[in-house]
Amino acid sequence: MLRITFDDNGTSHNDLTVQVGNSINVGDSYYLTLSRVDSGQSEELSIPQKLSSLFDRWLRRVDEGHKEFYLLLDISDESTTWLKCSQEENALFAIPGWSTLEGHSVDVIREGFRTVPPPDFQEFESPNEIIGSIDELKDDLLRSQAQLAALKQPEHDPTILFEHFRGTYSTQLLTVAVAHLNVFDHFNGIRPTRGFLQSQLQLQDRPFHVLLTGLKALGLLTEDSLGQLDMTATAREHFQHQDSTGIADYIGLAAETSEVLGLLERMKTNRPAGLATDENGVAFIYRDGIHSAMEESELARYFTMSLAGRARNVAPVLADQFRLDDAKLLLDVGGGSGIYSICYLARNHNLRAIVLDRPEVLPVAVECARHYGVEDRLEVRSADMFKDPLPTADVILLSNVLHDWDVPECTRLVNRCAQALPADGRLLIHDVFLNDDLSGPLPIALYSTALFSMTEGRAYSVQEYTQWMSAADLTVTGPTPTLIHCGVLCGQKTMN
Ligand SMILES: C[S@@+](CC[C@H](N)C(=O)[O-])C[C@H]1O[C@@H](n2cnc3c(N)ncnc32)[C@H](O)[C@@H]1O
Repeated sequence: MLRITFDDNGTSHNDLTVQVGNSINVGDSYYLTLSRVDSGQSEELSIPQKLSSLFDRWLRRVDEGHKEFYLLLDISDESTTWLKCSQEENALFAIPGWSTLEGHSVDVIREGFRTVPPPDFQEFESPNEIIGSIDELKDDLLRSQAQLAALKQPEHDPTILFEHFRGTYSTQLLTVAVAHLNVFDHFNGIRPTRGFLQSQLQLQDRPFHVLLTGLKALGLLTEDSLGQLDMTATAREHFQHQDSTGIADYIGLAAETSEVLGLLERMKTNRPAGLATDENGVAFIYRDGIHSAMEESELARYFTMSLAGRARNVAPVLADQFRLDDAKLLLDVGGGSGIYSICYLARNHNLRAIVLDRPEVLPVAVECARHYGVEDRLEVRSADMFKDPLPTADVILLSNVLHDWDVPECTRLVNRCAQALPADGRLLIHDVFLNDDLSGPLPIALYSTALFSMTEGRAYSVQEYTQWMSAADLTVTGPTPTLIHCGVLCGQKTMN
């Protein structure tokens, strides 16, 4: 086994680990920054990009059928270190050694693979380690490359794509409010309180919350500090006292679409999609008493993979913006594909992680861990996060988990996590946040409608999360923004 990993510890020292079979060497990426550069472009490359280009070249050349070849591992001014790889029978062996070839004269990427020994090559006094075969070497290099890729943030911010996708909920929400619930009829000559409007609409707390937040974010309702609601001038002009000049009829064109009728049904029942007898169960959530799609292996894989693309973009930003350099064990509750843990593991080589999720979800996390070459530090744990004991860890991550649940489950889970933390341990809530006055922002209000439709949750504000965390004796800091409207709140367990 050959594994080369880069630990972005903020210096160029002790940040490259080369593991060959059982022998592990820690070195400096300094050699890559020193590298003589022939192509103008490589000057612009970061260390992970340079390493990745080096692996690309190795991957192309190891297939050329050489009985013996040398991979450049390290350079200093007056010498270079190489890994000699030789095929004997069907096995590939590797042993490091050094050469008098001067480091400053080598272009690491172009000349880091040799088929003839570098000048005066001398093997180190270490055992010949078995790598396995060329195919295993390639697999190892691909995994080392994937681990580097886990550190990479997207070059182009994908937030707008998520906003377009979630934009459909503005049509649904507006049409339900105007064409079905006739929300604005309840403002005839009065400014109702939120309690009064809720009772008039006969909605439970969660759907009413989502509707009200959505209408405020759409610029149609306002709420004063005493909780009295009013229509905005736009809403008053176009939706009150309907006559032929109103636009309610226009909006009514969408009233009978399946999406609008679906949202209306969910608003009235306060139950998510997926629960009808001919449906597959609810996506993303499992608790006693509900039919969950996450208990079926194909559906669990499908839904878990559907979130992996978002995680792939956001997780490197989270790992960068909220570093866990001193942490030893990360517990990723409802971790799904495990990509958040994997990005932390790729960045911090002293860290181990446990991904806790439902049994049918965990094979995806196992595959991802192997793909990114971190399977030796990532454990999976099958559990019900509401009932089973949570392992103790110095950091617990709830990424995009609480927004799937209603308030009682959220407080229960926050309390359970807080109890599982040691003194000084940290609970990270990585999620989207509504404004504290629950008036938007619009993209989050629409996402909240989506969450409401698909799960038992909605979006929450920083104030709501802070209240739950403080009640669980956690001292809250943040949020630190990440990507796609997400941010991370940190709750540190205070010592008693
Ligand atoms: C929205 S996904 C978030 C996945 C991942 N953390 C992310 O940010 O991409 C919620 C995860 O919680 C898991 N989950 C739901 N209910 C659970 C339960 N009772 N116990 C353990 N995991 C659960 C789901 O299987 C799913 O993987």
